[in-house]
Amino acid sequence: MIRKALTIAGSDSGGGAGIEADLKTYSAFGVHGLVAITSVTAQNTQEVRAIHDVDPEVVAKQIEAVADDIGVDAAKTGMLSNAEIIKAVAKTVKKYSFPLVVDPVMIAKSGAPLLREDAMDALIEKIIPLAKVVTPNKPEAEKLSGIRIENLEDARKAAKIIVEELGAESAIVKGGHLGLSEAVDVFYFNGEFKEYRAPFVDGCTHGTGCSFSAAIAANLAKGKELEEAVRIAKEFITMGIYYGAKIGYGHCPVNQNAWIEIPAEKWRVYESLRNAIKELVAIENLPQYVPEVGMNFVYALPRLYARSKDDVAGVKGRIVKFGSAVKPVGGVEFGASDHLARAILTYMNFFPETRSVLNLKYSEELIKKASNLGLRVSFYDRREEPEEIKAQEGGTIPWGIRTAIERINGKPDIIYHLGNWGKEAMILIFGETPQVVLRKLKMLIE
Ligand SMILES: Cc1ncc(COP(=O)(O)OP(=O)(O)O)c(N)n1
Ligand SMILES: Cc1nc(C(=O)O)sc1CCOP(=O)(O)O
Repeated sequence: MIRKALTIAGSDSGGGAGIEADLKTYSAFGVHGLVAITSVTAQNTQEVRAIHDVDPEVVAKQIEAVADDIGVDAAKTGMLSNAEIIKAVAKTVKKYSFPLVVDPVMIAKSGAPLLREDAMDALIEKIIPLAKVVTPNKPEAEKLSGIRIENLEDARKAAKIIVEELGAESAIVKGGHLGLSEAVDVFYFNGEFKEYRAPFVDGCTHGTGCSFSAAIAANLAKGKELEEAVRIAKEFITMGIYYGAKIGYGHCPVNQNAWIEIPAEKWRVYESLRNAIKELVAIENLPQYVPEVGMNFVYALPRLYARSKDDVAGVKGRIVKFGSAVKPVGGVEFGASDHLARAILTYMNFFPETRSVLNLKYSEELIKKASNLGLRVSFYDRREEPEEIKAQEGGTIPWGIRTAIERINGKPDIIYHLGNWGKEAMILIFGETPQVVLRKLKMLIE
């Protein structure tokens, strides 16, 4: 049965925060999202240009309409904007028994106020006591608790005040603004403190508060215990910040899709490469083209998710000559390639759609044939590698690929190098997918 989660929040026309972030988060967790829009903002990654509040009665009607028919397993509040909307929301949600996550939205990351000054008392009196959990960041927790927060001890005090004095069931004070090397969130629940830690990632932060609270609501809707819902939400938001796409000129938005897209893409890449390798090893005359160091065949995740060699699938132990045949030594794994992973990651900086590459033993004859077939060929010469690149661990291949691409000022199908002392000469064949690489290989050697 599909679970339903409601968001009572404002709309962000930039799609980074508010209702839009909440719905994307609900989708990422496989929960059906319901909405009660409180306010329409004309907003982008840099500024809020206009705010138009919805009639409080219409906000209440939206909540009732979905709760009475579809049902709500959990809900969250975001931007509530003014005291009348706050009162209408409080009065309406009290009629139902769903758990409520309260993100006490006050100011947008761009600095614009999203809660009127005179609505703070209403938020504290009417909404906070209804919360299963309140999720303030540092400035919001300071406003709610009335204390300054400089460190984790202050965050603990603020969380305790929000629960014991303001009446929420629990509170999680987020540590993203505390300037620590880790993002530490302090959670106070059932008279006990707990900390949720994640490495502080430099990434896209617009909509973090919205997406984090929506992730908690989605997981509560799915029947998770509160502490588990918070743990999952922390993992989700860390991933969303790290894999955010740099859109707009201001604070770029969290990528909620990373949560589902990365596992799905990993599976597609794995399957596609495994099938291509079966086809590769069945090519009859392949053994003569396998280099002494062995061959590898790799496929990277889409550009947004391809950051390191762990995001590139390849053959563990490479593909080697075995009697008169060719065999993969191990299975397809992410992180299994070093040289080709560095080659494809560099190539993708220029041509993000080209995500696969394979290496072959060098022969002058193959290079001539490639050119005759109309494949674009370029090369690099390891003897020309600058000293400062040589000094960098793993710098040669990225330098070589860059040099080869810049040499022809275009997109090479093939890049070769003639080797150097202790380094075998090599041909690399590039393509959008392993199937495209295989097609080029077959043109060349069959
Ligand atoms: C409509 C709307 N709601 C909420 C916000 C706040 O989002 P943001 O500025 O990204 O701050 P955090 O939610 O990340 O703390 C908004 N900008 N617009
Ligand atoms: C050892 C080696 N050197 C290459 C080059 O292009 O110079 S390709 C290659 C084989 C593949 O290595 P991996 O499994 O680390 O990707």
